[in-house]
Amino acid sequence: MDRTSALSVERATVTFDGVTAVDDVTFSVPRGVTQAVIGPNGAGKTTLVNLVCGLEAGTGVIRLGDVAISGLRPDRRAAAGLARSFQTPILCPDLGVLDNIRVGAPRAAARDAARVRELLDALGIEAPPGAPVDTLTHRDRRLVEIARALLRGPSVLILDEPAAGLGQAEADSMMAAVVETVSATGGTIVIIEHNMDLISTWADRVLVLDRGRVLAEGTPREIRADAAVVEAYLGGEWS
Ligand SMILES: Nc1ncnc2c1ncn2[C@@H]1O[C@H](COP(=O)(O)OP(=O)(O)OP(=O)(O)O)[C@@H](O)[C@H]1O
Repeated sequence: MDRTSALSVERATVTFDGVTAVDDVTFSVPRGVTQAVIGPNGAGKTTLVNLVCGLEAGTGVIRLGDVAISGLRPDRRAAAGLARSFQTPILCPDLGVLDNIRVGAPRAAARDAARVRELLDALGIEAPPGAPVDTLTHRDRRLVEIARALLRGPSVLILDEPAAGLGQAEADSMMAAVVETVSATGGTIVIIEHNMDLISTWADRVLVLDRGRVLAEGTPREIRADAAVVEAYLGGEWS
């Protein structure tokens, strides 16, 4: 076991009715890095993340730091330090910004008004704290979901396509705020993302999946130069 890993996945496999969506995937994410997971549609990215979070059944060993979490329920994995955002932000429509950030957090965190304010500021959420979430911009909705995840003080934050629906400048400023906020606590980010510019700018490492398998792993520069990756997926996008 690699003691410097924030997250490690060993021989993960998920099968749906004969379709192997995640096929014997092994990788580890060093502490403090931003790790991207990329791959064509249907490559298995979301299924892999769901397996890590306990939302999908499968085989393999998943560790958060030194702790094996693969046998735990999703809420126990969250308590162990895993947090995530979803492709479409999931917010409580009847609650305002502050209460959406606090909802579901352990009591001590939910009561930590100073930390909540700090997250609002650090992430650059523009809406007033009491604003109903149905009045929020798409960017603020995403950031409220991320703030909720960060209030738990996770060791690993998983972001599922956080830039979807945002322009490049908005996506960049969102990532700058998230990376800075997570770095300040020594946390680690795993980001599923299609936006190559965003990955080149913000990811330290990239894992490439294709048809459920690991096709390549490396820095954005190494991935860009990998012939198998270019052929399978990237085409002209990195050139
Ligand atoms: N609940 C399910 N039941 C059956 N098949 C599924 C289910 N979820 C995913 N799959 C299949 O598993 C494979 C991987 O899907 P997954 O959504 O994980 O890929 P992805 O890389 O996240 O794709 P995208 O970029 O389109 O979000 C696909 O073939 C998909 O059709």
